Amino acid sequence: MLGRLNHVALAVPDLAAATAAYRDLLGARLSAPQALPEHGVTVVFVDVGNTKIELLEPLGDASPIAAFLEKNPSGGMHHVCYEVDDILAARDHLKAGGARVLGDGNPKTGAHGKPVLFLHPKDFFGTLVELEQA
Ligand SMILES: CC[C@@H](C(=O)O)C(=O)SCCNC(=O)CCNC(=O)[C@H](O)C(C)(C)COP(=O)(O)OP(=O)(O)OC[C@H]1O[C@@H](n2cnc3c(N)ncnc32)[C@H](O)[C@@H]1OP(=O)(O)O
Ligand SMILES: [Co+2]
Repeated sequence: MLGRLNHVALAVPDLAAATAAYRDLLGARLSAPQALPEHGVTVVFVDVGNTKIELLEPLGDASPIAAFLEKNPSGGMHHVCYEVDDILAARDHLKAGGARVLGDGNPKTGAHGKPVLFLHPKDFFGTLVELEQA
């Protein structure tokens, strides 16, 4: 079921500062900022060749990353995203196995225009997991 690592996401308090550090200090190639109100975040992707780093800044009053940044004010690793061939089959398999699928259980369209779902971090050893349709 589990496919490639699509991205590792970092929640950051200041996207402009994080973007500048990745571009100017690390010499990274970055996407343009993309505001995703449905997800409550603004995102920049860093291309590191074998995968991507997703820099996330809260957007709006009900951002799902707001509480995480309150606990980790300097930012930190927020989630890992794995690709799956069939996200609905993966969801049903995970639910049958007792994993908690977040939200209403229906995939949303993610930053790459593909369906995504999130799995509760307490069910995966303290790491929030995102699944993206390959
Ligand atoms: C850009 C679009 C898309 C893409 O295509 O890539 C994205 O990546 S969007 C990214 C942002 N969206 C999401 O994160 C959606 C899913 N997240 C959620 O539903 C919530 O954030 C959450 C995971 C349910 C957490 O909710 P929250 O209200 O912040 O906290 P809780 O009090 O409910 O947390 C319970 C428990 O879990 C710990 N926790 C919270 N977040 C994380 C995390 N990212 N990694 C590890 N652990 C996390 C939290 O600390 C609590 O633990 P205790 O304190 O021990 O109870
Ligand atoms: Co993500």
